[in-house]
Amino acid sequence: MTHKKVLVADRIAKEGIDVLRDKGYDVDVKLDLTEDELAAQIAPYDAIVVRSATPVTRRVIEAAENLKIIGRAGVGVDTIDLDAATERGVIVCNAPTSNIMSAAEHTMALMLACARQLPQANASMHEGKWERSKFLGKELYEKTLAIFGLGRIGGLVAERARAFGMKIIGHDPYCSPERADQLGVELFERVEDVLARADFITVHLPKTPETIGMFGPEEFAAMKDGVVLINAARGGIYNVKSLSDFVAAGKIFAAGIDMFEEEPCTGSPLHEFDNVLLTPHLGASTHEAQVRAGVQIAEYVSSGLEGSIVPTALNMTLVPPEMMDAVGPYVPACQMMGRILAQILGCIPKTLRVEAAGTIANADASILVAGALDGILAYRRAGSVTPVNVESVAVRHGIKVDTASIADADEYASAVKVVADGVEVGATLFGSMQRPRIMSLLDYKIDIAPAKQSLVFEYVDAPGRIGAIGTLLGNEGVNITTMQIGTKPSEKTALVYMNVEGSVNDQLLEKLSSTLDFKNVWSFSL
Ligand SMILES: NC(=O)c1ccc[n+]([C@@H]2O[C@H](COP(=O)([O-])OP(=O)(O)OC[C@H]3O[C@@H](n4cnc5c(N)ncnc54)[C@H](O)[C@@H]3O)[C@@H](O)[C@H]2O)c1
Ligand SMILES: O=C(O)CC[C@@H](O)C(=O)O
Repeated sequence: MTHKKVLVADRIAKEGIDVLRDKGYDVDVKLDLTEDELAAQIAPYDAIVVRSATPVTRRVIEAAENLKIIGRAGVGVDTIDLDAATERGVIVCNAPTSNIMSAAEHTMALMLACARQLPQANASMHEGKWERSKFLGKELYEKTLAIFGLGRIGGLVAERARAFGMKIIGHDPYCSPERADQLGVELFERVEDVLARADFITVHLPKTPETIGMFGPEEFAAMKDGVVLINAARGGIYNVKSLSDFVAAGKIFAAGIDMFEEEPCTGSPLHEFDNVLLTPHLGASTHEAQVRAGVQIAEYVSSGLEGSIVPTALNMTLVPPEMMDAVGPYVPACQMMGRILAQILGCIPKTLRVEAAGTIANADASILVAGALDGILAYRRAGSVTPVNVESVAVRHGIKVDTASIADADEYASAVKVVADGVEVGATLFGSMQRPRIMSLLDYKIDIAPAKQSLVFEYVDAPGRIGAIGTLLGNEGVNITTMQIGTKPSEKTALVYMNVEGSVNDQLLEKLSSTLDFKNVWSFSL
């Protein structure tokens, strides 16, 4: 049995790697790869796990032949090309709550260290000095703290700052007044209204075109003299050139910066100032956060690889777990039906209809459509389809997709029918292992478990046909292992579905067609 392969491309906690190995994956840890090296090595991997050091670029994603999921052991996914992943049907997920407490605590550490000039005082002591009067600090108590971005980390910072007796104001166009009330934050719509009031400013924003450079010369000019600025979110939210100009001009008491536009960052204008406290992207660097991030991302990556829900997937809609339990097992059946249809049609269909019946009638059909389309395209070697890219793949191939819910699944509890360019195949699931069973083909009612290799004959019904087929196959060394016959009495036609063992080649099919005058003969390998 081949094991799924996971590449861990950044340092994650050993506990996370143990989870992946315990689940039976082949895990390779390869650190500090360049983009060229990663693109050259990614092909065999089913999953990749990264932190912020290793970008997963379009080039890397396009070089990945088996990739199903990209796991980010942390929050920010700005180093992953989400569009490229979505086009390829690759799930991108993160561990969004794993390190938020550490990031919030690091923010508080930076605020306190800036306010009391701890790094400068520490450096002075290490030089053997005793400069008590030089390091006059500020209290946090009764100061106004402005928080830009009142999401997970911004919210935790608000709660902690309240304990220091700070008054908290904020700006976040997406934060509801109820959440702001709950956090004890006075919300302002206009950035300038916040800037004019704040003694301390901290940003907890994602990296977006709006937020990069959000604070430039005008914004720094609008701040109070002696302000303290913190950035433990993403590099470049404070424009670095303006920040250093305003620090040099003495407007800013201190700044605590954990994030940089280019990382690693070993030289920037900010390095010149003693009152700019720099940390090398340490917000998430605690033992607790790293264990949480590693273990959570290992669990999510494994869910994605096993076809289950990935609760933190960023580029696919979430399906509720109970729905996934009901429809998930139908995905292999839909892939199997897709492969059958591709072999009957011999081309990519123009129309595809998926009908979910019985207990799964109201399920999210996108998973089923993705399975059917994946089966059709896999046989034609045209790329893999998942719920992430099902819509774009259908559009790219010009396939008109339609779905239907049918309340009654006939004599089955549930069933799925797939119809491509008018050719129909239906399946249900059987037994405790929920194995697919074909229950109709070309509207003939049958009931057979599909096997690796099958022959299907459609003919005008007449006695002796099955015997003749059996004799011919026997003469060619082909053994029939199971067989089902379906009839359409009104059309006087029949269809026989045989699972076979032995060599079925074009010559044999030619011989079968010419000798026995069938309407249709197909050979499927599944
Ligand atoms: N320093 C670290 O090591 C570290 C660790 C974890 C997270 N982070 C970073 O911290 C940041 C915040 O993370 P989070 O988990 O709190 O994210 P989040 O998504 O929970 O919160 C972000 C908030 O920003 C708000 N927002 C978006 N655009 C805005 C805009 N233009 N103006 C004002 N508000 C805006 C959103 O509404 C949201 O409430 C992210 O950039 C994340 O990558 C850094
Ligand atoms: O240490 C890390 O992995 C980065 C943490 C942080 O930037 C994040 O976005 O989660």
